[in-house]
Amino acid sequence: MGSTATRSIVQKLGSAVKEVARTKCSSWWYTPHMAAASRAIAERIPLVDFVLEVRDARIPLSSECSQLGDLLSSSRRIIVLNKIDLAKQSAMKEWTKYFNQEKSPAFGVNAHNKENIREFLNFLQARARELLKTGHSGQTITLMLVGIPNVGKSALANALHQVGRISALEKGKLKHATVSPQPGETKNISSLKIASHPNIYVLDTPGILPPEIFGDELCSKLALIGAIRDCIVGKNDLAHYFLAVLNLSQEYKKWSRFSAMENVRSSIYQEGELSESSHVDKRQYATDHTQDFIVNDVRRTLFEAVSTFSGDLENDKYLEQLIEVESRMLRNAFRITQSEVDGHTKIAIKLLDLYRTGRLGHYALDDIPRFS
Ligand SMILES: Nc1nc2c(ncn2[C@@H]2O[C@H](COP(=O)(O)OP(=O)(O)OP(=O)(O)O)[C@@H](O)[C@H]2O)c(=O)[nH]1
Repeated sequence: MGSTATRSIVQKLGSAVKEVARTKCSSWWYTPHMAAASRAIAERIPLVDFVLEVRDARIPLSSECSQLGDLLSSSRRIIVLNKIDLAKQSAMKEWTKYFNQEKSPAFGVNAHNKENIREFLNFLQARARELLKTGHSGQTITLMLVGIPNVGKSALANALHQVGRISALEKGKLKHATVSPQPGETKNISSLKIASHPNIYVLDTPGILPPEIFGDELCSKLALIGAIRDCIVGKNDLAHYFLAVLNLSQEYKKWSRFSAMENVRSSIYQEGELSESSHVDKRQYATDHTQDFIVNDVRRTLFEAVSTFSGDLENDKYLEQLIEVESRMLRNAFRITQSEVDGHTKIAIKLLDLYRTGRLGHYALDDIPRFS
């Protein structure tokens, strides 16, 4: 991601962002509460043993908790790339390698996967034991989860607490952190025990962002992963941004099996024989139990729109044309009639929901910096 064509879509989004900002509020997300939370977190960082900086695995660089700056650049920081189930799997190894080379240990995790959380807990316990061996003064290790909103800090705190090796009594006594798809739901710093021998506690903290976010593309990515509210960018512009990402990727090619057009083509050219690629498709979707006809219609529509489009997608004009075509075609796929009020916004909401739940593929939204 990052071609000139996408950047041009983003520049348009940029004017929308500035318009909203001018007419409503300069930085919607930076409430007095967030300012206070940022100060409280900064004050506690020197007091904890490890800082777990949670980032979204779909945007490992853009979801950096930038305003904690130097406070995080120490050996006590571990980068947690959460939501790996929604990220492009093939890129995850490269990202961990990249952060390790940058001397920032990184761990990819899915907060909803118990096995993953167990591995993560083992990793944390090993780090805690190492620290105790090297002359830590007490017998209790404290970890603090920090990060921008909606990256899954509370979900991780709860999951670590649930799989943690602590007594049933301790589990019963402790409260759970609030998990929500809306950013900014965690209001206070709370503590959960996640292990005994040694005792390890994890502090869940409210998501924080800097008062100003520079760069329209960054705003779009943060909105796409739900760290800032959609209305800051605008739902329609955000959906267009997502379509630009999709059109410039190869993900849509996986949906050829939903297309009757493609089925006819294969039966003509392959005279009824299953090709190598059909075998691959079948294997790939064997675990996809989506029974949702609408989702499959959306995939088919997008596959047909992109694969029949003849313009050069590196050219802004053609990319925009394709997005226009897709937006019109998606109305049918989402069963939204012409007479429905605010049809475009309804399409945008549904499309963004499918992307965010991983049903429209996995995309690398950040590029891995190349080593020289
Ligand atoms: N698919 C997926 N969803 C996740 C994962 N972790 C968290 N979520 C979802 O992401 C949303 C945000 O999770 P939270 O734990 O509330 O995020 P947070 O960072 O505490 O959010 P703030 O309170 O805004 O700081 C919720 O809908 C979670 O269910 C994950 O690993 N995979």
